[in-house]
Amino acid sequence: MSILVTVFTLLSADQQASEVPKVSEGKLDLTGTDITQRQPIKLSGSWDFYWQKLLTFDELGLQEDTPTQVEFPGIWRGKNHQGKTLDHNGFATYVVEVSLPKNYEHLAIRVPNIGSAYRLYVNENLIASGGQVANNAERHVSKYSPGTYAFKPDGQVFKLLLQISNYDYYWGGSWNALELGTHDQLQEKLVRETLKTSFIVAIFFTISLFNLLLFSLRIRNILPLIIAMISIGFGIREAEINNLLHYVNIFDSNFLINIRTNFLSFTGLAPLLIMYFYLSFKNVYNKIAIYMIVAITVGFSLFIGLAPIHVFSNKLPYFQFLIMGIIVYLIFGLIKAIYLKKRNAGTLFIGSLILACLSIHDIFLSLGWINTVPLVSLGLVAFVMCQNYITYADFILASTNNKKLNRVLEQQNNELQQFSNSLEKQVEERTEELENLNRKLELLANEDALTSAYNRRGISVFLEQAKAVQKRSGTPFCIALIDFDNFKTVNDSLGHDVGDLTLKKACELIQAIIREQDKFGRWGGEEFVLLATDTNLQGAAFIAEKLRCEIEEKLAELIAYKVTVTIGVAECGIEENIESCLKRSDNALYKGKMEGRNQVALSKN
Ligand SMILES: Nc1nc2c(ncn2[C@@H]2O[C@H](COP(=O)(O)OP(=O)(O)OP(=O)(O)O)[C@@H](O)[C@H]2O)c(=O)[nH]1
Repeated sequence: MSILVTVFTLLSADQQASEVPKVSEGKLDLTGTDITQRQPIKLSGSWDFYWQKLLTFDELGLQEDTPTQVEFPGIWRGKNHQGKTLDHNGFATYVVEVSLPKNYEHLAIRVPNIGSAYRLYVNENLIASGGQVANNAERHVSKYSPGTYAFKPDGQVFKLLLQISNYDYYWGGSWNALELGTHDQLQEKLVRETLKTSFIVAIFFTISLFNLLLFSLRIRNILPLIIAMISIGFGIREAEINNLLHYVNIFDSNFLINIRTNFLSFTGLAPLLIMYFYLSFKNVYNKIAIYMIVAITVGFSLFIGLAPIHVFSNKLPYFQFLIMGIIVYLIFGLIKAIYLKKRNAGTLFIGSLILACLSIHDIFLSLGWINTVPLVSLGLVAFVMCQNYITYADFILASTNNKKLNRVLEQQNNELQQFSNSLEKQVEERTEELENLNRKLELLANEDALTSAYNRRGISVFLEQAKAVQKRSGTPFCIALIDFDNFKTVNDSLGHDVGDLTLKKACELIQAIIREQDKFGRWGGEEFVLLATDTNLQGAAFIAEKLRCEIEEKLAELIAYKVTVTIGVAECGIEENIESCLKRSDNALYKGKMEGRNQVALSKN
C-alpha cells in the first residue's frame, strides 16, 4: 500500500511550490510570475460572466451590461445570479484578462472535459472548440473535447473568452479549470496524468484477472467473479473520468457513449457492490431489502443504457440519494458483522473506511478547502485490494481445508484397503480350509473308517478306471479277493477289539507291500480286494502269494495268534466286465476255502 501511495504521489506531483496566482474580478495578474519556470497555472477564480450571451472579443467593448463575476470552474444549476436561480440549460460567456510578465513566443491552454459545447478565444482568435455552441437546444451539439491548444499571445495582455452552451447535461458550466502554461509543460502534465490513470487501470484489471482465475478454480464461489466485475467497472470508470478513453480515441469522442459509460460505470457498479456485501455477510442483511435494492439499481442502469440523454441525464441526483442510503445500510450491516465477529468483516471495513476518507478528502478538495491532489482513485484501489485479500484468504483457507480433508480421506482409504486386504486373506484362508475339508470329506466318503483303506465305493472307481484303460490300450489288470480264514474264531477267542486291530494291522502290511499304482480296499466284513494294475494273472498270483505269506508270518508276531488269508485271483478279460471278473475271483476264493484255506487260488479263463 505504501508503494502505491508513493507512486501515486509521484505521478500526481503537480503542486505549485510558490503561491498560486488566482483569477480575481475577471483579471489574472501574472506580471510577477515567469510561466516557464513553474507548473501550469489553473485559471480558477472569479471570471467575468455574461449569462445568456455568446460574445466575441469585438462585442465585449460594445457590451452595455457590466459583467457579473462567478467562480470558474463552477456549475450553473442552482447558482444564484443577479437574484435569479440559474438553470442547467442555457449559454454564457466567461472572460478573463491575463497580464504576462513579458512577451512569450508561444503559450498553450489546456481545456478540461467541459461535458457540453464550448468555444475558446484568445482575443479575437478562436483557438479551440468542442461540439457546437448555440443559443438554442436545436442547434446545440455536445461533444467531449478535452485537449491542449497552443497560441501566440499578442503582447503582454490578452483576453480569454470561453463560450459555453448546454442543453444536455444536468449541471451546465464546467467542473474543471482551464490551465495555462507552455505547450511542453502541459503535455508533460498530461503524460503524467495519463500514466497515473493507466497505472491505476492496470491495477484494477490485474485484480480482475486474478479474481477470474480464482473463480475458474472454484466456480461454486461467485464472490471472486463479482470482485472481478467490480474491478473492471472501477477500471473503466477511472479511464472514462480521466479522459483515457478519449486520448486513446476509443469512442471517437462520441458524447452520448461517453456520458452513458460515465453514468453506467457508476450505476452498474451499485448492484454488484450490494451483492458482494450481501453474499459476504448474508445474515446481517435483509434478503428482500437487498433484492429490491438490486432490482432498482439494475432497473436504473437499464434506463440509463436505453433512454435518450435529456431524459436520463437529470435523473442521476435521485440515484445519488438512493446510493447514499444504500451505503449507510451497507456500512450498518458491516458494523453489525464486526460486532458478530464475522470473518473478513474487519478487512472490508478498513477498505470501506479508506475509500470513505479519501472520498471526503476529494470533496474538500473540490470545495477548495484543501490544496492537495485527488485521492479517490487510491481509495477505490484500497477497497478492491481489501476485497481481493478477502477472496484470496478464503481461497487459501478452502484449499487448506481441502488438503486436510484429502489427508483424512487418504487415511480412511488406507484403513479400508488394509481391512479389505485382511478380509481377502481371511476369505482365502476360509476357502483353503473349506477345500481341505471337502477333500477330507471326499476321502472319508471313499475311505474305510477302521482300516483307512478305500471302501467299496472308493475301490470300485479304480476298478472302472482300470477297465477304461484296458479298453483303450489293452493294459491287463487283475482282481484279487482276500478273505480272512475263520475270522469268527479270532473274534470269539480274542475279542472284537483285537479282531479290529488284526484287520487294521493286516491292511497296513498289505499297503506296505503293494506297488503305488495298485489299489487296495475293503470289500465288506473281513473280505478285501486288491486291484493289481498293468499285471497279468501270473504277476498277480505272485503278489497274492507274497501277501498271504506276509500276513501269516507278521500277524502272528503282532497278535500272538495265527491268522491266515485265502486269496482268489482273476485276470479281467478284454471283453469281460468288472462284475464278471469279480465273480470269477470270488469263485476262485471259494475254491481256495474249500481246498483247505490259507492259499492263493487262481481263476483261469
Ligand atoms: N472284529 C471284527 N470282525 C469282523 C469284522 N467284519 C466281519 N467280522 C467277522 O468276521 C467273521 C466272518 O465269519 P464267517 O463269514 O463265518 O467266516 P470265517 O469265520 O472267516 O470263516 P471262513 O471265511 O469260512 O474262513 C464274523 O464273525 C464277523 O463278525 C470287523 O470289522 N471286525
